[in-house]
Amino acid sequence: MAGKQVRQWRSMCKGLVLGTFLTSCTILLYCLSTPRIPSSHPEVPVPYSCAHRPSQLHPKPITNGSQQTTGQTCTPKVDVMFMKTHKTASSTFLNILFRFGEKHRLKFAFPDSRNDFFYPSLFQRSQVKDYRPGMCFNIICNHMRFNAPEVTKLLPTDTSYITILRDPSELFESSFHYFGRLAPFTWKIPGDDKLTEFLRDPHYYFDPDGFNAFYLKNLLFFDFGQDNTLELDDRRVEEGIRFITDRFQLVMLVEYFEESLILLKDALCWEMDDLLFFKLNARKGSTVSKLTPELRARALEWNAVDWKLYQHFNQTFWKKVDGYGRRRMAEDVAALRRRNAEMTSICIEGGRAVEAGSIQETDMQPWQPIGEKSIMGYNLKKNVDKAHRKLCRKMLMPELQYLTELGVNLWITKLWGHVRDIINW
Ligand SMILES: Nc1ncnc2c1ncn2[C@@H]1O[C@H](COP(=O)(O)OS(=O)(=O)O)[C@@H](OP(=O)(O)O)[C@H]1O
Repeated sequence: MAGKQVRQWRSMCKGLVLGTFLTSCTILLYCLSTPRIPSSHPEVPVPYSCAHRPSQLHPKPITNGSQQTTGQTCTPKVDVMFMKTHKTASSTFLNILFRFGEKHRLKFAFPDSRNDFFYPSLFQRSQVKDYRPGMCFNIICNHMRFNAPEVTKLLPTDTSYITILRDPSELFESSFHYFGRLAPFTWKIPGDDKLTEFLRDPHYYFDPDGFNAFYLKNLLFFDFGQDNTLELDDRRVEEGIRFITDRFQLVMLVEYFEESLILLKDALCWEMDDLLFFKLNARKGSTVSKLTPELRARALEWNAVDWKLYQHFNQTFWKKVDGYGRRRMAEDVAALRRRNAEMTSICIEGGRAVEAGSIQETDMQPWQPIGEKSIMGYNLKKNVDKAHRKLCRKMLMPELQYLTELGVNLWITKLWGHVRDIINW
């Protein structure tokens, strides 16, 4: 009996030592690979646009509220800055951008060695893969902490700035599930329902200086490069919102994802087929905490700055929809849903997302949060006709695999994945 216990202890210690060693190695490599940021890059003007073959961007007729052509034309906009906020359907939108970029052979400003721009540090253009001053990029869309002066120096002046927001209570719930374990101060929260316990007394559990604390308070405001710990009446909150209003032409809303895409199509002169999507990065139902009205109110109070930000852009969103025409919007959303439903029946085995354990191809396995297998993915239908095979595959492909296909070397992300596999985390 004693011998068995000693063996158990020994194997636990071995696991711990190995885990600590591998994690330290990964963290060290992570730090070593952070690009050295030169104090100043020479200012070379960014070319107007670097669309691969602008002559191939055919003008398309503009339609009005009654779907009649107005006699005018527009040319698709290909220069896009997408501020990829966290837990906001941003991976679904990224997939749309990847396909659009491939279709027009556009140049992406990608990160190097991992799938974000060294988040949560502020974006620096030197973090862009193969960056040289004066280089020309069309699209930047990976996770970053927004830093306007650096982004502006990277992209053409008439780039369209797009982003997406989500109801902060839902976002907080999603972020708590996905990133909670990465913030050590959550480890001390007792009980099984840690979210409810945290929201019972967030000030007690939250440590503003704690590692990864930003994931659990006003994450949207933080992603935009702002201070997420401000009090609601701090003038910097208003200033931050004004700054985002001035910088971003379109602020989409997760709750009205299709409507957002139609506004995008209108603003950027894209085609309906550019908007096709399948919902990516969704959790299985059993891991989603249903927020009672009381918990929702607490989550909004805790994320009051994000709530103010969201309410502001909810208002401007509906003004844009009014400008577009409510009826016209309803018709276009219905048309997009029809096309997506067609694609679902063409591409997806069983017509729906499945849990990680039921995904057959490794290429279709999404990245999972620590200690969980909660993110769902898809199986590609076996007999997709040749005309749709490529498109289906790309529409279903998770972010990391698609990035690899687009030529991004994700060695740090992959190494971290291997370490997690070994220590079974
Ligand atoms: N089309 C569409 N409509 C509504 N909601 C959607 C859509 N696509 C993705 N999702 C939900 O977005 C959450 C994942 O967001 P992200 O892809 O931005 O996550 S990440 O930050 O890149 O990890 C994740 O939310 P949770 O399931 O609540 O975690 C997804 O379910």
